[in-house]
Amino acid sequence: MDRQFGDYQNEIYFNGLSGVLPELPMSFAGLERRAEAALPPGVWSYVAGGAGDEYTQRANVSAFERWGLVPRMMAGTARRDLSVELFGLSLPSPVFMAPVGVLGLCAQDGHGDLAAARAAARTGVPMVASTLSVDPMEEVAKEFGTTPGLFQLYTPADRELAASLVHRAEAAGFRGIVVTLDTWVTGWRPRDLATANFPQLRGHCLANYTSDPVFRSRLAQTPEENPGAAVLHWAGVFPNPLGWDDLPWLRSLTGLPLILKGLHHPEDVRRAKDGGVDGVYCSNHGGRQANGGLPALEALPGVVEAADGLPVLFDSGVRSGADVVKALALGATAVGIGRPYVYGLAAGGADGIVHVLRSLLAEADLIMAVDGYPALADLTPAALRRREA
Ligand SMILES: Cc1cc2nc3c(=O)[nH]c(=O)nc-3n(C[C@H](O)[C@H](O)[C@H](O)COP(=O)(O)O)c2cc1C
Ligand SMILES: CCCCC(=O)C(=O)O
Repeated sequence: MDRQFGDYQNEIYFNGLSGVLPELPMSFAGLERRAEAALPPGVWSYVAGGAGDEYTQRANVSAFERWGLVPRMMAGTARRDLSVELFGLSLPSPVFMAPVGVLGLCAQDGHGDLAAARAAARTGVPMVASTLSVDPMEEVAKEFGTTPGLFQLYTPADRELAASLVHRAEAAGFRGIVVTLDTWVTGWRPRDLATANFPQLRGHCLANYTSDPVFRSRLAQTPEENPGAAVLHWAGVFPNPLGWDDLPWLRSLTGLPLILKGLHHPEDVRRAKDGGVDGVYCSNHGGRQANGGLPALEALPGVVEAADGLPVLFDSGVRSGADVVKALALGATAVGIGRPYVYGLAAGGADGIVHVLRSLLAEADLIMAVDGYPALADLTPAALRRREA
C-alpha cells in the first residue's frame, strides 16, 4: 500500500473510502453488537466465547494497552509502504485473515468461507482457510482471484486422510500449509457446554472431509446416505495429539511453505526451525483453548528471538490498526485478524469483511503516517515503550 497523506480523510468524508461502508460500525465494540444481533444465539456464543472464564481471551486484548508507539516527528511519512514479502509472496500489507472454522454459519447465505475468499480477492489480504468449512477448499480457492491463500490443516489421526487434504490444497492452488497444533481436542468452553450445540455446528462444517476420497473410502455408506455416521467418523479421527516425532512426516507431505500454529515457547520454536518449517505462528487460539495463560502478545518477543529470522505470524487479540502496528513492532512478520472479520461477515457478508479489513489497514497506515514510521522496517521494538501494569 502506497498512499498519499490525506487520502483517507478525503475519501471517507467526500467520496467514501473504497470498501468502508457508512452503514456498518467503525469500532470493534459496535461490530460486536451488530454481529450478536445478526447471528443465531448458539453461533454467536460459539464465536464470541472462549475457554474458562475467558480471562486469557480478555488479556489478549488488554495486553496491547501496555505498549505504546513513541511518536517521531518530521520523519517524512507523506508516503508509507506496508507491502511485505512472505514465503516468496508479495503482499500489499502484512495482514491476513486467521483460520476460522464455522465461517459458513456466520453468513446469511451459509457460505461464509466463500465470502471471506471474495473479500481476500478484493483487498489483497490473504485468507488462511480452515479445514473446517461449509464449502470444500477447491470452491473456496476459486474465489481468491490473484490474492494468494493458505490452507490450515487440522491433522487427522488417519495419515492417508491428512496427506489427501494437503495434496488437495496443493492442487487447488493454496500457497502454504498452516498446521494448527493447539486444537487437537476442544478446550473447556463453558458457553458451548451450556448450549451443547457445538457438535451440530461442526457437523455443518465438514465439507473438506465429506468431499475427500480417502474419508469417503472409510465409510460403509456415503455421507449423503448417512450423514450421522460421517460426523461420527470425523469425531473419531479429529483428535490427534501430534508429537515432535511427527514433524518429519508433516514436512514430507508438502513442498509448500509449512507453518506451525500455536507456538509460544522459544524451545518449541527452535525445534520447529530445526525440523525444517518455513514459518512459526504465535497464537493462543484467541483464548478459546486454554484459560489462565498469558496473553499471546507477551510471548511474541521470545518467539521472534528464537525464530531468528524465520517469518513469524501472530494473532490473538488484534482489534484495531493500532494493534497491528504494535504486533509488527514487536517483531511479527504478518498479523492475523480473527474475530473482527468474522463479525464483519456476520454484519455484512463479504462487504462487511472488506469494511473491517480496509478500516484496520487505513488506521494502521495513518498511525504510521502520524507517528513517523514510514516503512515496516522502521517498526522495531525500539519504537515502543511499555507501561508497567
Ligand atoms: C469461531 C472461531 C473459529 C476458529 N476456528 C479455527 C480453526 O478452524 N482453525 C484454527 O487454526 N484456528 C481457529 N480459530 C482461531 C483463530 O485462527 C485465531 O487464532 C483467533 O481467532 C485469534 O483470536 P482473536 O479472534 O480473539 O483475535 C478460530 C477462532 C474463532 C473465533
Ligand atoms: C475443534 C475446533 C474447531 C474450530 C476451532 O478451532 C475453534 O472453534 O476454535
